[in-house]
Amino acid sequence: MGYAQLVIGPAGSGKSTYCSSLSQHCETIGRSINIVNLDPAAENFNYPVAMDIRELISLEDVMEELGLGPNGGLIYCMDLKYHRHLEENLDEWLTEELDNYLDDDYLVFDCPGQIELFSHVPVLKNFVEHLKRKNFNVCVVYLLDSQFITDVTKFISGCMASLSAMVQLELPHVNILSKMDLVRNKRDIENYLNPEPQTLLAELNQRMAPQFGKLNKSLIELVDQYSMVSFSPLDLRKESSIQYILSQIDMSIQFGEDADVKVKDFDAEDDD
Ligand SMILES: Nc1nc2c(ncn2[C@@H]2O[C@H](COP(=O)(O)OP(=O)(O)OP(=O)(O)O)[C@@H](O)[C@H]2O)c(=O)[nH]1
Ligand SMILES: [Mg+2]
Repeated sequence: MGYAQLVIGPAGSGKSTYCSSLSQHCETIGRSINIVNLDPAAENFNYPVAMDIRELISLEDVMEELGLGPNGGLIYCMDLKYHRHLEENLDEWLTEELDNYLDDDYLVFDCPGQIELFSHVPVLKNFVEHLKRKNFNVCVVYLLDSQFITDVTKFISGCMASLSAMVQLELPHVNILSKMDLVRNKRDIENYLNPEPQTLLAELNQRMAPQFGKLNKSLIELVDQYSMVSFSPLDLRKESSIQYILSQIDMSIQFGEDADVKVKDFDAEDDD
């Protein structure tokens, strides 16, 4: 059994930074973790890259050869069905690469930020199916920038994007509010971490014209019914915050429940 986090969220929400902080944290505590770059547009990394989708396809090539813009180009790169003309496709690449990993290995996938990938294009869904076939326990780590929740309308839009990922990917789901170091008024944020539906509705109604009342009520009910829409704050300056988030994620993929946490072999010669 392998373990995997699929790190998704809107563009710029801090996915790659989270991956690099997680990598450092695990290095510090001597835990083995492998970060995979799934972003064909990525340029540089602050973490050691275990697997890199750019070995298969690069956004630059696609944009140049097909005359696509950056977003359309990216969706093209990720969409398996377009890869018939390539010698290898994403599935094959993944199969080959995953063969390098053994039972109990822990992978973290740093995904691109185009929300199409988890709202309606089935790319990530297929990708997850593939990981499951390879016997990986997978969960979604959905990052939302704390700056989103300075405003109830932005918060609802962030929740909707998270919900569409839940509906499409059908995986255990951990919602994270990133960039907590940028939050000035902590009290504002607390209202959004475990939102009280009635409070949200009142705020939303206040912000919007009266004719949206019914829609607002339905939206809030939807968010409330999926009680999964609650966010855990992540402050990358604090080791304890990273540790807490990691423990929540581990729980959702049952990591460490039946196996000892895999510790890096620092000095293999020393064992008796
Ligand atoms: N202050 C602060 N800035 C952050 C934090 N995390 C990320 N950033 C900044 O936010 C910007 C985007 O961060 P990335 O990690 O590249 O975000 P991403 O989600 O990987 O972006 P895409 O891959 O383009 O979708 C960068 O300028 C980061 O330095 C954080 O915890 N605090
Ligand atoms: Mg990134």
